[in-house]
Order: sequence, then structure tokens, then C-alpha cells
Amino acid sequence: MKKIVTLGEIMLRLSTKSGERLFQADNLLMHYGGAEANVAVSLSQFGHEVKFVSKVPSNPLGAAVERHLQSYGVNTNSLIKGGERLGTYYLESGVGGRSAQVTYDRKYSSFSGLTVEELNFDELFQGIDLFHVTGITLALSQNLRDLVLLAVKKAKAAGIMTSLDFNYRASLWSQQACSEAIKPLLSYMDICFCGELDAIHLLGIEPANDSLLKEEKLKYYYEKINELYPNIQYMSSTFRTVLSASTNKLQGNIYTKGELFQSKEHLIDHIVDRVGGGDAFAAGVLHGILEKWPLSRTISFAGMASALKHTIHGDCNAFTVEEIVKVLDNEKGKIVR
Ligand SMILES: O=C(O)C(=O)C[C@H](O)[C@H](O)CO
Repeated sequence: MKKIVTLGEIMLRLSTKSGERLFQADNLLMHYGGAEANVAVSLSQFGHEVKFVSKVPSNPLGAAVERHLQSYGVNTNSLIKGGERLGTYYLESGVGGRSAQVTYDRKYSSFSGLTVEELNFDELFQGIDLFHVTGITLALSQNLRDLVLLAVKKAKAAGIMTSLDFNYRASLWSQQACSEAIKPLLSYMDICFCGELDAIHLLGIEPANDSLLKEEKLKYYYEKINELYPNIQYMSSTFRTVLSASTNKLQGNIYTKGELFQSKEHLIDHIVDRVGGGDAFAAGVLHGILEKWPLSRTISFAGMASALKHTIHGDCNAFTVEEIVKVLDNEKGKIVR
């Protein structure tokens, strides 16, 4: 069991039933989610001691978020109470060729107002093995950009492994602004979740030769990123092919020291909910790295963790290591007795 801190925003998610536009809905389904919270939940399900750091309002919604996290075993002692409101997002579910649509309503949230003065990183990072953040937090306010930069510097100085999921969200900010905020973090990161589009549009890397296979292209991008930021130990991403809103193909990739390891390509049909699939994947990768598993096993586990997430409602993955490994060993379709 390792000790982990993740920091980010958790929101109320309100989603339409399948087959309904947002403006038609008279009933919305409630869940709680946020990239870093989703990773915290997964890693807690994997048996780690995980602290989620955030700020939520001091009202029944803030209390509900806390109970949600606690129900998955996440430590909420560093959940600060205060500020104006819980960020919210609306999800119009996709069907067939119509993809899902997210509408954020998160301005002036309690989390976006969180400042450096409210946290004591020296205390927070004591005995911690891994600190995980995502680019979403950087998009929310200047104080959060300052806070994340300070946090990763402090984590690195304390010898803690650091991880960043780029998680670019176009509706929150421009590529230019994201690029400016992300680059200063990269000299302090050990693990990065990023792919081809991040390399080109956020890090300014020259596009790979089009004649290359997609694996060769990814290796090219990771090599180029490593030339700029040699301290990054692992880079990871998924290849996703969207066949329809309910059928995707997904394959995991992890790269280290010039070598790329891949999971099998999962055909995920009958998708129940794909939100949080990337976070389930990231948590799987982080678990394998923390447990010093061979990277071939790490990436198979992460790919399967993500595939399983697509079968359940909400943003969080709710599978244990044993359950994921059992499906990996057993593959699908068989009755588990
Ligand atoms: O989109 C966001 O900002 C979220 O954090 C909501 C979701 O939980 C997240 O996108 C899933 O990765």
C-alpha cells in the first residue's frame, strides 16, 4: 500500500437519461466527478491510502461530496470547507453517431478560489509516495496555476513521485494559455499522461511523418518530449477509436527510455458511461508503477481498468485490483461463479 495525494476540483454532475437532449430533460441523474477525484477513488479501490485535496462549500452539497469520497475510502481530512459554491457540469448523453456533450457551470466555485495560503504542503506531503494533478486545475484560475507549480516543486524537493495528466479541455481555455501553464511544470514531473495532440498543440513539437504507423508516431513524440524534458520517466496515453457513442476501441500505451509497451486493443461495446475512462486508465498505470510491476503487466491492467469503467454509471471506477486481474485472466463473456 502506498500513500498518495491528488489535488483538484470535484463537481456535481447532472446528466440526461439516454436519448434526451438537455433542454428536454425533466429529470437529471446525479453523480460526483472530477479528474483528480476519480483517480483518487480508483487508487483507493486498489488498496492505497489516498488523500484528496480540494475546497468545497460548507453546505449540504459540500457534505455530500465528502460522503461520496469517503464511501470509496478516500481520506478527506484535507478537504477545505468554504467559498461560494460547488462547481457543476451537465452531461447530455450521446447515442449512436451523436456524441455526448459537456456544459460546465463551474465559475466562482469554492475550488477555483483556493489559494496557497490555505494549504500546508510540508505537512500534506509527509510520508507521501505520489502526487497527482491534471491540467484541468491549471485552467481554473491564476491562483491555482501558482498553487500547482508550488506544489509540484515542493513534492519534487521532498522526493515524492509526481504525475500530471495534461487533460486539455478546449471549452475551459485556449491551447496557447494551456501550453504556457503546463510547460513550467514539466521539469518537475516523473510521469505524464499526454498524447500526439498534446505534443503538437501544447508543446509545439513538429508533427511526425505521416507515413509512420501510429505506434511509431507516438514513440517519435515521446522521444521529442524527452529531449526537452529528460527528467520525465514515463509517458502514457490511450489510442481511442470512436465507432459510435456506445462502441469504442481502446488501447493503452506506456513509454519509458525509448521503449513503448501496449495493452491489447479492447473493443468496448455497450458503453454505459465513458466519462472517467481516462482517469481509470491513469490510475491503473500509476498503480503498476507504484507497485513496480513490469510495464507490460502495468499497461494490460490499466487498459482493462479503463475498459471496465465504461460499463458503469458515473465518473468513478469501482473495481478492485483483484476484480480487474480476474477479468484479465478470464476475459469477457464467461459467468463468474
Ligand atoms: O471535465 C472535468 O473538468 C472533470 O473533471 C469531469 C470529469 O470527471 C473528467 O473530465 C473525467 O476525466
